[in-house]
Amino acid sequence: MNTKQMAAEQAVQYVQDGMKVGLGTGSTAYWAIAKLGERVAEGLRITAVATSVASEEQARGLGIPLLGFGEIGRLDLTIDGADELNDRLELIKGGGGALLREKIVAMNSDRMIVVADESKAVPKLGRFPLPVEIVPFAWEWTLDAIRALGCTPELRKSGDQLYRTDNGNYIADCRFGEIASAQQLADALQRIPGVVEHGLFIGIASLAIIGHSDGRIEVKEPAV
Ligand SMILES: O=C(CO)[C@H](O)[C@H](O)COP(=O)(O)O
Repeated sequence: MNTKQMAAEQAVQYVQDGMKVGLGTGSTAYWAIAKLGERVAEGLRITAVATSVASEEQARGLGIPLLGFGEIGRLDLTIDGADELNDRLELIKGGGGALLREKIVAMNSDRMIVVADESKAVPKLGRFPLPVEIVPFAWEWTLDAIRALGCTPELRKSGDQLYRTDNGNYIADCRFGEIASAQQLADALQRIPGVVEHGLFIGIASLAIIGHSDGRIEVKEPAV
């Protein structure tokens, strides 16, 4: 079993009968959805919403009951991956392009568990370029405004084309280097018209489950 799978399967143990569950996106969340599918096949009764078309298709294929947002109400738990996490459980997300849906789902959940392999745990955020979802209209100006915050933004590509999120937007991958204050940067990004959402998740994850290559599974609460 790989380290992502170890972490993801451990997180699924927190899912109890009757829960409403948010399904994350990416190669770690994939394993959580796979394990949930197994448990549903064994009789676990849950309902779920997905954070991406890919996760929705995986869940549907496994027989995990999916509901609309108007039907399900507030979620009990979301399990999702991250590109980076620090000791305070501040995250960078969006490597898979699903950050907007992931943030909406996580913030409508009582609890978010982040699952990751050990490579994602860092002392300071910022080695991974911060994904920022922007509207295509006047993207050049939006990129200028992001650049003025002190990074080199690059529009994500998919082959020869500009990458489009499930919401039809662009992603700017922004190299800030070490991020001194995630909150200050989040506030500044949010003030730019044209920015739909950014990949900084602050005060959202309440538990991290990290798989280590020596076989250990680390369970971490946010440091204060
Ligand atoms: O934020 C995400 C997708 O938007 C993913 O959770 C993040 O990119 C981690 O992916 P992986 O588990 O494949 O390493």
